[in-house]
Amino acid sequence: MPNGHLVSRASDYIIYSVEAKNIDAVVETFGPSTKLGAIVGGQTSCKAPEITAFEKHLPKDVSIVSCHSLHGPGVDPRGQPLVLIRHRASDADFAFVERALSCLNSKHVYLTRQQHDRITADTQAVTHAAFLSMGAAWSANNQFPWESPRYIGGIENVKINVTLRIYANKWHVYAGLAILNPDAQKQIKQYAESVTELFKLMLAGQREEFSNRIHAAGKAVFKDDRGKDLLLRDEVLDRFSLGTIPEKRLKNNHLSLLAMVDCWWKLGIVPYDHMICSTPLFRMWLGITEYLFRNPALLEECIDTAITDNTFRADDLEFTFAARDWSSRVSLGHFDGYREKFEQIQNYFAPRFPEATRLGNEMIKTILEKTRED
Ligand SMILES: O=C(O)C(=O)C[C@]1(C(=O)O)C=C[C@@H](O)C=C1
Repeated sequence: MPNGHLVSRASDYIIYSVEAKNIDAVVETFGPSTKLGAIVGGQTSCKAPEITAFEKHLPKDVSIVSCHSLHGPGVDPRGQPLVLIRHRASDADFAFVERALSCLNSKHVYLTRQQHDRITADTQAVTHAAFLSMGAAWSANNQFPWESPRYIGGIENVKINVTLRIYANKWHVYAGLAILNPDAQKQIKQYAESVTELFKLMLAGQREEFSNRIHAAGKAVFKDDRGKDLLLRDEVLDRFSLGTIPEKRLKNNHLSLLAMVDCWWKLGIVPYDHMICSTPLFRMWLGITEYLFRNPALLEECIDTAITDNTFRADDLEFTFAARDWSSRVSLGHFDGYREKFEQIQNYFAPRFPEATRLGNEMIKTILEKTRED
C-alpha cells in the first residue's frame, strides 16, 4: 500500500507497531481513516501513551484491544506471556483478536492498561537499568568483561550476555518504557539510590550496617516459601561464556545484585508476584539474584569481598556513576540524552554482538526449557 491511510481503510484489524514516543503523531495521522467498525491495537511496552492516542484520535465506532508479547525477537513465543488489554470492545471483537493471536501459542494474560504499566515498570524497567549500568561501567573503564577472569563463568555470563543483548537492540525500546511509564522512573531512581548507599557503606568499611541491610533485604524478598528451587545453576550457565573459564573463580561483591534486592525491599516489591508477566530477561535477573541470596556461603563471601577487597573499587565507582546517570537521564525525560548515551556504548560493544546474540538466545532457550520442565 502506498500509505497508512489506504491500509487503515481496508483493514478489519490494525496493529500499530510504532515507537511509544511517536505513537500519538502516527495515530493522529492515520487513525481517522480507520475502517468503520474495525479493531485497533498496539504492541508497545508502555500502554498509557498508546491508549491515550487511540482514545483521542480514533473514531468512536472502532474497538480498541491492545497487546504486548513479553519477550524480544529470537525467543520462541510458545508458552511466553502475551498481555491482552480489552479497552473498548464487544465480546465478538475480543474473541476475534484472541483467535488471530492464538497462532503464537503464547499464554494469554488479561490486564487493564494501568495494571500492565505498573507490572512492566517492576519487571522490565529496573532490570534494564541494571544491565544498562553494567555496560556503561565496563565501557567507562575501557573494559571488555569477557577478557577479565573476574567476569567469566556462572552468573557473570548472564550479566554479560544480557547486557550485550540489550545494547544490540534499538535504544527506543528501552527509552520508551523507562521515560513514558511514570512508575518506572520511581523504581530506576530507587535502584540508583540503593547502589549509591551500599557503595558508600562499602567505602567506609561499615561491615555490620552493610551486612544487616543486605540480610534484611534478602529476608523480605526471599521469604522461605519463595523460589525454593533455584531458577539457575552454575553448570548450566558456565556453557554460555564469551571468554575462557578460569580454573579458580575470582570473587565478586555483586553490587548490582545486592542493590537490586535492596531496591525491591525499599519499594515493597515482591518479584515473584509478577512471574505471570515476566520477560526472559527478568527471569534471568531474578534467577541470578536468587542464586546469590539462597546460597548463604556465597552471600557471606560477597559481603566480605565488598568490605575488604579494594580491587573492585574502580568498577564499582563507575557502576554507581552509571546507575545515577541513567536514572537522571530517565527522570529528565529527554529521549536525545538517552539515545546519545545508549548509542555510544552500543558502538563500543558492537563487534561482539553477533556472537553474544547467538549465545544469549541459546542461553535463554536452555533456561526457559529448564524452567518449563520444573
Ligand atoms: O530480549 C528479550 O527476550 C526481552 O525480554 C526483551 C524485552 C525486555 O527486555 O524486557 C524488551 C521489550 C519488550 O517489551 C519485551 C521484552
